Amino acid sequence: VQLLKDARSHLPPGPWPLPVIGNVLQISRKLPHRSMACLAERYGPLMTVRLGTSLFVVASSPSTAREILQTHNASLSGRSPADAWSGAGHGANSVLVLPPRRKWRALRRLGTVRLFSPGRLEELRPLRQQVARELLRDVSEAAASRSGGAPASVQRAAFTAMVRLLWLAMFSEELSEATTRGLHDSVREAVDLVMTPNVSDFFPAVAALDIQGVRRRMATLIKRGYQLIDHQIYCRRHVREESRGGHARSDDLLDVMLDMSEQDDDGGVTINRDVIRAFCTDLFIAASDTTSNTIEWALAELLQNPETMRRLQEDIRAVLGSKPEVEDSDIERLPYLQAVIKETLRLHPAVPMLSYKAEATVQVQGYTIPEGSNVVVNVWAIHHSADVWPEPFKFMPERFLMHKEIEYFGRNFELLPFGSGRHICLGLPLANRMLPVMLGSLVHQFEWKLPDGARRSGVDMTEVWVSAVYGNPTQRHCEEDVSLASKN
Ligand code: HEM
Repeated sequence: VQLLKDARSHLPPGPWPLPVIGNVLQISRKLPHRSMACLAERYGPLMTVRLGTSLFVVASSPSTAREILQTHNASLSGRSPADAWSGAGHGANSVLVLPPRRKWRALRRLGTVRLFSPGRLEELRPLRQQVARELLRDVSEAAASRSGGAPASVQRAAFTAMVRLLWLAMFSEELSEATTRGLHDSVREAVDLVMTPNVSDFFPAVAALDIQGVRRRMATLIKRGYQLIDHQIYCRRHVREESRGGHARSDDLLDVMLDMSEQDDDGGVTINRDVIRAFCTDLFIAASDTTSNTIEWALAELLQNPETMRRLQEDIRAVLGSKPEVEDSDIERLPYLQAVIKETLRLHPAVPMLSYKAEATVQVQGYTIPEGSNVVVNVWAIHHSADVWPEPFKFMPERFLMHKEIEYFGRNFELLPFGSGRHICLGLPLANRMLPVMLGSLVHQFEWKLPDGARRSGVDMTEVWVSAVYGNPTQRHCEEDVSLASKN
């Protein structure tokens, strides 16, 4: 491979085929983003990796990411979803994996206008503050149960807050504790299934056999989610029929989608029950684990960097005074909190690799990306590159005070926790508010410390790819994954 690259300088100008590294199946084991980053150090920021019979073009630098997510985005934003997504036929209606055509556009528009537009987010402000208060109340009750602090699973608490918020925004209903618990376990398992290295993805010819049973297990989980949403659809339809159009509308996402299903006028895309339940399921999957894991990583970093924690708490106290929780209007006045969040997303991107499909053959930096190949942007590699970030493995929020201009809205290709281009995170406007509100409030309200065991032996900060359910013993379970909270 190296010879092929060196030889390029003696040959007429490209395009040349990309260097190909063959049969690297072990890449798909434990931490593929780290394995791919190591390979990129050797083979360059644009390389081809063959896994089974599938070809993956991997970009690992800001400039190659820009080529894929901006310059050639129109041709390189197809989707090639993991086989797991086809469980229960979910992929056919899923905004997370649909190719960027009519149905995908209609669903994105629906989310953008009805949930995440500035106006709608403003309307949802009281709900957001309500769930932030409930988050603090839950941790507070746990903290009060034992003197000297009680264990709190930050991930679970933040997860609960996010699903409560979405449930309220979609169905105008409070979520029961049992349903929250069920959703937590189902979403985590679904994410694991999508991440599980699956023979069906590397050898599509045998996908129908579902050798590892991944699709079958995913189908069970998806159907469980659909049942919950079907119940909401059924009850709301009943109310609407009873009142013959005169019912007091909630004007939540469900009302809007049911209106659309009756009018059938969204660019010829039919919004039916299948679409409604797939869209709601996707939002739960995409929103809850990403946000709660980010909060957990942030706290884990802060607990190991007491000076940063102290500065953050002082900053927040100076702005909030005795006010219990961070509100939207405070965020602008809390640059250090914003820097802590950016640094957390840089070190621990919730989605370490972005994945697309080439819908046409394109030339990138003298290389050819063939139509049909899988295209990956290794966000983790970019975020940990010494060419881009000084001391890339160190938690240093101050770097974002020095470089305030670096944002995560998809324009700075060195920081891509929410992606960029057509598929940029749909929920980014919401996450951008909820992360500072939740993290800032937790840090302001409580004194945090590590449990004794963790303090003595240190915290293993290595991320895991899939959970222990699938045989990886390094998974940190929620129950172990606790920090001690006591009221400030
Ligand atoms: C810390 C929080 C979050 C992070 C780090 C995050 C990150 C991402 C990333 C990296 C993508 C993929 C972009 C791509 O493929 O190019 C994505 C897509 C998506 N996210 Fe988020 N996300 C977060 C929160 C949310 C929330 C709160 C919601 C909704 C309530 C959401 C909904 C979505 C949806 C629907 C997509 C699919 C977009 C598409 O394919 O067109 N995300 N997110």
